[in-house]
Amino acid sequence: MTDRINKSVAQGGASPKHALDALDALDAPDAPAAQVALTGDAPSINAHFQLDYDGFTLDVDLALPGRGVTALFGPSGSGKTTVLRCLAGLEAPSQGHLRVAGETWLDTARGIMLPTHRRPIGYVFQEASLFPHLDVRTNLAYGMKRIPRAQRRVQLDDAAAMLGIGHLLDRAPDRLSGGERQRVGIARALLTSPRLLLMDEPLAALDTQRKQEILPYLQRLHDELDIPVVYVTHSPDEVARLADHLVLLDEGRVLASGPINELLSRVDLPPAMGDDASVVVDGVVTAYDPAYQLVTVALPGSASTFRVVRPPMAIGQRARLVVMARDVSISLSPQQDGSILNVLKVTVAEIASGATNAQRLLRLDADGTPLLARITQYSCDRLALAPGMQAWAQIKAVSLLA
Ligand SMILES: Nc1ncnc2c1ncn2[C@@H]1O[C@H](COP(=O)(O)OP(=O)(O)OP(=O)(O)O)[C@@H](O)[C@H]1O
Repeated sequence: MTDRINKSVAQGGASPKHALDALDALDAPDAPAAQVALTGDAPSINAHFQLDYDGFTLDVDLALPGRGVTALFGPSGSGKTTVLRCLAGLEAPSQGHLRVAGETWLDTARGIMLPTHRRPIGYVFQEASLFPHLDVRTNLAYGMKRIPRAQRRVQLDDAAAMLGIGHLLDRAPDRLSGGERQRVGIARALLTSPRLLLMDEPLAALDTQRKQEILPYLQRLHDELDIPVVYVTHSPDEVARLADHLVLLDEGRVLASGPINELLSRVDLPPAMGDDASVVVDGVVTAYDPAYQLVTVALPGSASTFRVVRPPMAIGQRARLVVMARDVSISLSPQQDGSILNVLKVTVAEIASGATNAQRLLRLDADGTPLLARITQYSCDRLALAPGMQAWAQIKAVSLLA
């Protein structure tokens, strides 16, 4: 039994929900993880999974970038975890294929199904299941053991430093907070030198404060590691902070898939309907005014800039801005005498119904950067807004995530 648990841990732990079948799937002779040739180009992930449960059918085609974070987002029961389990080899689709970085992990037509323990993946669940009788260092070392030394891409000290757990290495797991345990679980998954990191709601079991503590570490992984991550979440905040690519799932199907800024700004998709509808804009810091603590962020390929009050940031640093639809108002002339810092010239690209009859949702084009504005239907009619019109977007608040 211990051996079976060891193998589960080598994959990054197991949630209570799926612990038993994960253990069964991992119960196979020790074998090195499959070798995947790394090329200079970002490898991509191509998949088709078809699978039937009683009352639920998963039928998805996925073409995911081999770099950055892909968020799987959708309502409860839409199939997010099932997709992750298919990627891990913990579910056997009746039909499908999976190619990761040019390597075939699944091809039902050819009878190929690489077992989980031979897939070079790290799996992070909602709660890390650490060995209670081993200290953090030994728990971490377990993840590394199955990887031959020459193939280790991540070293224990580096993973510990990246997750901020260097000072906890001699601690027993029962003396860690929930957030610390989860950081250990993530470090352990990294130490298997995965070619693909699968994270199933890794922050869901943490309270808001712990989530805020751990998010910067996940952003750091995103910035510093060249391992593609498929990340399941219900949280729009986590999507906005971490995701580069978004897959929207609904009832076992892919509703839409694409770069996050494209998908979040589509007025026909569910994220734009919610109260927290927002867009993300990736820019670069071009100036810092210490007298007013004002950071200027330029948008790529555009003359538009945003200004945000922030502690100092380095010129040239990448910065992600989040602009909520409810914080954007519209005027037909540039307001020079207001207090709002960010007033951008825009074209009204599309007008859609809002969440209620009294609201309208506008997609705006700010010199190539899409924005959303939620305004009242009354204002929309009073200004006689129509697609193609020029206007000014007044942006009351901008969050800068960097
Ligand atoms: N082993 C199983 N046998 C039968 N049905 C299952 C099994 N696992 C999942 N399902 C069903 O498949 C559907 C998709 O489940 P899944 O866990 O993938 O959804 P999800 O989007 O991850 O949901 P949540 O956000 O609530 O975790 C659900 O209807 C679920 O009840």
